[in-house]
Parts: sequence; structure tokens; C-alpha cells
Amino acid sequence: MSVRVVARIRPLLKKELDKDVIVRAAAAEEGKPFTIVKIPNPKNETEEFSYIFNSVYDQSCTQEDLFNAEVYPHIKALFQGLDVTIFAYGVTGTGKTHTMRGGMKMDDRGLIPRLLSNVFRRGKKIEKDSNGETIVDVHLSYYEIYNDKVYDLLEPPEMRTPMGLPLREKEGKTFVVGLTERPCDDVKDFERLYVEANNNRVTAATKLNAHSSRSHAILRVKVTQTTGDMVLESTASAIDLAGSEDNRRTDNNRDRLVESAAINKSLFVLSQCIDAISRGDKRIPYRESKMTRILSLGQNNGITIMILNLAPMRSYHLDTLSSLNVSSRAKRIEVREIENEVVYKQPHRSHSSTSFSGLTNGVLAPRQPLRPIGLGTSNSYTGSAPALARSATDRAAASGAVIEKAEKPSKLFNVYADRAGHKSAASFSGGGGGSGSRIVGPPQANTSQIRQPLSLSGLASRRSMTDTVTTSSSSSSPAETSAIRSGLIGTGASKLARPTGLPLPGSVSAGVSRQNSSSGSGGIQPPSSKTADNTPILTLSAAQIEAMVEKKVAEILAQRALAAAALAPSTPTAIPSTPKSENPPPHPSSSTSSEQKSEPQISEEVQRRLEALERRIEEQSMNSTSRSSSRRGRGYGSRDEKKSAGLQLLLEARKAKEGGDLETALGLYEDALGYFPGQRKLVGKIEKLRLKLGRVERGGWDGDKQLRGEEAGLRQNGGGGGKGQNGSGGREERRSGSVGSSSGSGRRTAMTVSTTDLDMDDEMAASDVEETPSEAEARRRRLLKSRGRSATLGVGLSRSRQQLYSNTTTDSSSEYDDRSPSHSDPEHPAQQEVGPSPRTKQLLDIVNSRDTNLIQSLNGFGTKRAQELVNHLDTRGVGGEGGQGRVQEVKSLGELTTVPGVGIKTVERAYEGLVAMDEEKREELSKKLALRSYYDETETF
Ligand SMILES: Nc1ncnc2c1ncn2[C@@H]1O[C@H](COP(=O)(O)OP(=O)(O)OP(=O)(O)O)[C@@H](O)[C@H]1O
Repeated sequence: MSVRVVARIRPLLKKELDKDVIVRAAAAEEGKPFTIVKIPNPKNETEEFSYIFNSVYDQSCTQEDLFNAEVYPHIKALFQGLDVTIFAYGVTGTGKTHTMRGGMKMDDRGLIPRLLSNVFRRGKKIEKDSNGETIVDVHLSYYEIYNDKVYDLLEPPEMRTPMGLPLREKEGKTFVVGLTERPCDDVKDFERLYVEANNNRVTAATKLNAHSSRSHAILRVKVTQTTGDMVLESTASAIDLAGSEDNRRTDNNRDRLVESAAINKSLFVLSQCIDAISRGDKRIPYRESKMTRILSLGQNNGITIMILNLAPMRSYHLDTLSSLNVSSRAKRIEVREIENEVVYKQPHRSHSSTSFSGLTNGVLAPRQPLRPIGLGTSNSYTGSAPALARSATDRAAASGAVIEKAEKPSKLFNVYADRAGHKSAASFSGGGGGSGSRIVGPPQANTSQIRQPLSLSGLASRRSMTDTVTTSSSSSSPAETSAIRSGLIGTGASKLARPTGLPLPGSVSAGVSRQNSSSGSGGIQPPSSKTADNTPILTLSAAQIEAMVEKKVAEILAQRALAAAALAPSTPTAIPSTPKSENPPPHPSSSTSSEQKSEPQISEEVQRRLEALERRIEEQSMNSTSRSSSRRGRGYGSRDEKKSAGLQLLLEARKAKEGGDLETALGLYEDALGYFPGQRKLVGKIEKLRLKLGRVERGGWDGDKQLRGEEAGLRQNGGGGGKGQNGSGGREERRSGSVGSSSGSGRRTAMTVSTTDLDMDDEMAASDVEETPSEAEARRRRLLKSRGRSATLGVGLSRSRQQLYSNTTTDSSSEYDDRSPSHSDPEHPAQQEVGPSPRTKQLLDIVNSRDTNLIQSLNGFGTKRAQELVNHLDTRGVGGEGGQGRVQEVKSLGELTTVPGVGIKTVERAYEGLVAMDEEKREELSKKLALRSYYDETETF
């Protein structure tokens, strides 16, 4: 099913009553519900643009109407195991917060409070209908993304670290590490938590909206239905995105500008993701902002509803068009509706709560690091909870076998072993984006966690994990209880990981292996084990080790965050409402001093593992830093990049050869050989050229040696004599030599060289390579210098190619000319004055818009290429003096092929894509172009 996209047009506020209303809802047919938003074309008011959505709500729509139509129908699905994500999108001041949160009066309540009260109501009904066999628990987590950092809204602001909470990917899903999860029993509970949390939310007044929310807020409602030993878990996520805004209009101060930039960037990335998904791109730029990572649009399973909020006034005209464009594309996003699976808890075992005595009876119990193979599929269940209750007894026998398997830990230490088959039940809470609540299950389908061994008594006492923990753990001190309540336990791996505040006697004496040998079955040692000198032995289960490791990781991350913050004191990351202290507050999941006091001594073995882990983390981060810096510095870091650079050289060589510049061609081929050492065909080409140029070897160039690849990565000196020079220095040397020699006579004669001795696939591949504009420009200048001519249209192209691409005004032979044949009649000179064909013009308009989003709608232009094209146009221009002059526009397709990183093939693909484009898309493109040029003209963008 596609993402459901609905639009809501808000009414005019009191102060806006005199404003001009330009946005209206319309129906496709009279008497039918509204599905169309109509808005005038800003360039021609007599014309109206229409945007079709799944549903459109006009100004008269009440909160209740919207809830009943868009959310209520999905509550049943939520209880059947589907995740539901609702997010509000729109410009600042259009009513997102009003829609999601609403006002305090009953009628004004937004979708979130209504959702919660319906969830509680349905939960109670299920419990009642099942005669208490099914228990429904609701847990909340609530966080915000502010300036691309994640902060827990259920924690007081003092608990925040400057870097916020880290995200982590697990089995294709994104989770917030260390997020609090609170049990919530009824509407009152919810209201208390929600109001408290919203006070933490960063809000700051801007000129546009006195209550503008400056962060994206994500509420996650986890519904857990437990019947006997079966657990079905699903999540509803409600996301109130921050609004985009035009900084010039809002007159923002510096802090607000930083906020705005972060908000606009993440919303821009969101629109890019929507574009990329709707285009069917392989690469979706989710990772470019935290919000898009969490939202994971199109990656999450379940039901996704996007509510586009619109203000009806003229003052929002362009912003409204922009949002309409983005959201109408979101309709095309397909979401898999896959229900979460029922899983079986392990039965309560008398010794199961023993592994961590002070903490036992459920605290660590919910964390089961391993999921038995086959459990997910064999237990797949798609019915409702009452049905689940009914079938509980029947399934018990069957589950027994599975449970047996589940009891046997197949791996003891698995925090970082994110293998597909590993179905850890560790529940990092968070991951607001719909299905992002679990880290178990295959990437295709959400699966619920095995809650091992959540005691039945705990269940009977009904309520949260926390309550289960506190009621069943007689040894829990009030401090522990508060640690648990504050979300340290029962909310995810890092919470469960926290062995703090526990009265742990003596040292942890054994690693996992010892457990196995001593316990005999299940590898868990009774809690009361003692050493010969009567010191209690505390053994660690895999889950506990994992938990400790998680804790350590959280500490490391927190330390790093603090270190980073200390290094960048002026970085405007501070949240206005966050009180600053000299010593930054600890990370919510890092140890406080009191916790440290009571931290258990850990065994050497565990310590060794933790240290190894720390080293690994450090190494990984060093590697990634050096990788990225080398990529930045050199440009050809990876294998692919090297290949790209080599292919680019091949393309240039081919162009030079076609243009008759054999000297340059030879040099470029030789350079390319450095990237493809020993490549037989290439060596052949070089030999041919050398022969043509009369370069009879004096023992200088040894093709055979190259073929053997002995000089991989080295380039041979073209002048003979000296052997290869390494790297770019060698290239430069050869180039200068080549310039000198190429001034000779060989160039013209090379016009006779057939293009067929160059592979077409070389060209195709090479035309697709990516190169940074500056590198390409530098290389191009060197080439041009050596050729002694300017980078005009069709540089290096054969005559025929030049004709093909010079379709600006007079060329009538362009193969891309979709004008009528008469227009291209060379017999009619007057007609040769006709401008470029509509498709060519459209392509050039798109390119000249310098709008990466638009450019990416062309075939063959991904994010990087589009960005590089724009950068190139902005910084260097095309076709100027030596390629350096700033020329405002690309005037022909031929000129476009000279842009670094574009190439012939790419232009061909883009053009053909436009020709083949269906009407709907073409119209959409025209709208966007119109909007873009309007923006350009009015300079409001
Ligand atoms: N449907 C509506 N009915 C009545 N008032 C509304 C409606 N929608 C929005 N408003 C009012 O419009 C104003 C702006 O709405 P709101 O704060 O929800 O916008 P927003 O999109 O969340 O802005 P931001 O992105 O800045 O947070 C508020 O005063 C709100 O009460």
C-alpha cells in the first residue's frame, strides 16, 4: 500500500480574516469527497494548479472529523500487529502542532490524545473480552530532533548531553540508543507525561509564528498484548515535524538561523528521499539527516499517513506550492503492510531469574539476546488479540518445542554481531518511524521480541516491565526503583544494560563459560552460589554481559560527545531551554556518580572484552575518519572512485583522439593505465598510438611489462627512457612533456583515426563517472592548454557528434530535435532560426534552474551528479574563457556534455527520459519549473 497522503487546509486565524485566500479544496466529481487542492499558478493567476491527494480537508474540518477519518480506522490494525506512523508536514504556522497535539479543550484535542484514548479504550475492551487472559500494556517514548540531534523529551533537559542521543542501525532499522520508555496506564497518565514532555520541547518564537516548534517531535506508543506466553507488539508513531520557513521572511537571529538551517536541511533531505523513492532510485539519501533516518519513509512496514498542513493565504503561496509538490510525490511511496508476529515468551523457570540475583525477577529477563531459529515464521500470527487469547491454550503445546529451543543460548556474546539470523530481543526503544521499534526480525518483516522470562506473576500484577520489576524484586532498593522508573531499565538494551544501583556482593567471578559448566542446563547459575570462602559468586549470563557492554558503549559515546562538545565550545548546538552547567550533565544512560559507587566489579574476562570492544570502536571511528578525510583530500579513495577516475581518463583520451590530438590522447591512455594496470586492450591502444606518433621504443615503454601488471599503478614516461612515475606528480611531468611534443604535427593527421578503435562501452562507462568539479576543471584546463583551444561547444567531439549536440539555434540536424521535420529543413533558412526543441529547452531549463531536486528528476542524474553540476555552474560556469568564466546558462546540449561528470551518455539518457516521460510527470515537472523560475524572478527563494 502507498503512503496515504492527505491535505488539511487550516482556517484563517482571527488576525488573518482580511487576508486573500487562494488555496481551496475540490472534489473530482460533484458530491464526492474532496481529493484535490487547487491553487493559482503564481506566474499566471488565471491558471490553477491541481494536486490530487487521497483526501483533502478544508477549513471546516474539525479535529474529530480528521481523527475519525484518518486515524481511527487504523487502531484496529494497530492491535492486529501493524505499525502505524502518522506525520504532519507543512510550512511553519500551517497547523501541524494543532493537528497532532491540538488544544486543551476537549473539542480541540489533536490526533495524538485522541489516538491514546482510543488505544486505552480498545486495550481495555480486549482485556475484558478475553476475560483477563490478554493483558494490554502501553509504553510511551517521546523525543525530539533539534538541530539534527536527538533529545529525550521524557527526561528533564538537564539530563541532555550536547551531542544528544546516538542513533544506531540494527537489521535495517534505526533506533535511538538510551531512550526512556515509560509505562502509561490510562489517559490521565498520558496527559501528565505528555504535558511534562512538551514543556521540555524546544520552542522559540519567530516572527512568523509566536509558538513555532523548532524541533521535530516524535511520540512512540508501544502496544504490547500478552496472552499467556505469547506477545504481540506494535507501535504507533506520531510525528510533528518542524515547519520549514524562509529565513528572510522570519527575520531570524543567529540561533534561529541555525535552527532554521537544520530544519530546512532535514526537510530538504526528506523531500529528496521522497523524490528518490518516487523515482525508484536505488540510493535514497536517508542517512543525510537524523529525521529521515528515523522516519525511514518507504522502508518501514505498516501503515503510513502523511498529513500535509496548508495555510490558505496568499502570503504562503510559494511555500504552499513547494509543500504540495513534495507531498504529492509522497503518494507514490509504497509501504509494505506487514503485521508484526506473535512471539512466545519463555516459560517462567524457577532458576531463570537467578542470573543476576539482585536484579532478577524480570529486570534482565525481558532481554533475550537470542531468538531461536524458525521461531518467527512458525509463530507468525495475524489475528487479533482476543483470537490470540483463544488460541493460547492450543498453541501452548506447539510452543513448547519452540520454547525448548529458545532456552538454549546459541551465542553468548552478541552485541555487535548484527547478523541477519540473529534475532535479539534487545529492545532499543525509539526509532519512531513506525516500525523502528524493534531490533528483532528480518528486515522485510517486523517481528516482536521474545520476552524472556517475564514472570507470570509480573504479568499478573499487570503493567509495565518496570512495575513487574519493582514488585517482583524484593531486594530492589528505592534507589534502584527510581533508576528503573527513570527509564534505566526496561526500556532497551542500554537500560537493561545498567547493572547499577544494585547491591552486588563481591566480585563477578565467572564468565559465561563457567556458567555453562556449572549450571548444566541453560548455562545459568543459581543466585545463591557461593565460593569456598562463602563469598557469593555472581555469574553473568550472555544477556548480562551484553548489557554491560551496552552500558560501556553508552559511556564511551557519552564521553565522546562531551569531548566533542569541549572541542567545539562555540558550536551553536546548545538548546536555549537547556540550562548550561560547567560540567555537562551526564548522558542519560551513562553512569552517575552514585551509580558508579554501586557498580559491580567485573571479572577480568568481561573487562578484557570491554576493552577489546572499546579498541574496536576507536579503530572503527579512526578508520572512518581517515577514510572520509582521504576521500575529501584526494578524491580517488575507494576502488570505485579509482575506477571512475580511470574511466574518465579513457573518455578524455577518446575525445582527444577523435579531436585529432593524439599526443594528449596517448598521455591520457597512459595515465589511465595507472588505474587499470596491465589492461590488455588499453595497452594495445597505447601501442598503436605510439606507433602512429612514430614513438619507436628505445626500451622506454614496455607494454609487456604493463601487461604483466608489474608496474601496477605506475605510468610510463611518454618521452621514453625513464620508467614510470608514480601518482599525480608523474602525470604532471608527462603532461608537460606531452604539451611540448604535441605542438608538433601529429595532431591534424590524427583526424583520420577511426573512432571505432575505441570501445563504446568505455565511453559509456566513462561518461557516467563522477569527479569533483575542481578536479575535473583542473584536468580540463590542462587538456585545453595542451590543445591550445578553448572549451567551446563540443570540445573533443567528433564533427558528427558536434553536430548532434549543437542544437541551440541554427542546428537542424540534432538527433534530439523533436521539432516537426519541416522545422529542420535546411532548405528553409528562416526556420533554422527556430529555437531549441521543447524537450531540449525543458532539459536546459531544468539544468539552468540549478535546482538539484529538479535536476535529479532527469534520468541519469543522481544526487551527487546533480549537486556537482550545480556547483560547477555556480562556480565555474560553462564554456567561459578557459572554462573559468561565469556563464549564466548552459545554452545547448553540446555545451552540457562538456560539464565535468556529465558526458555524452548522461545527456542522452536525460533527454530520452524527458521524451519518454508520461504526461502526469511532465506536467508536474512543468509546475516545478514554473515555480522555480518564479522563485528566481522574485528572488524570494
Ligand atoms: N485547524 C485549525 N483550526 C484552528 N486553528 C488552527 C488550525 N490549525 C492551526 N491553527 C492555529 O494556527 C496557528 C499555527 O498553528 P500551529 O502552531 O499548529 O502551526 P505549525 O505548523 O505547528 O507551526 P510550526 O511549524 O511553527 O510549529 C496556531 O495558533 C493554531 O492554533
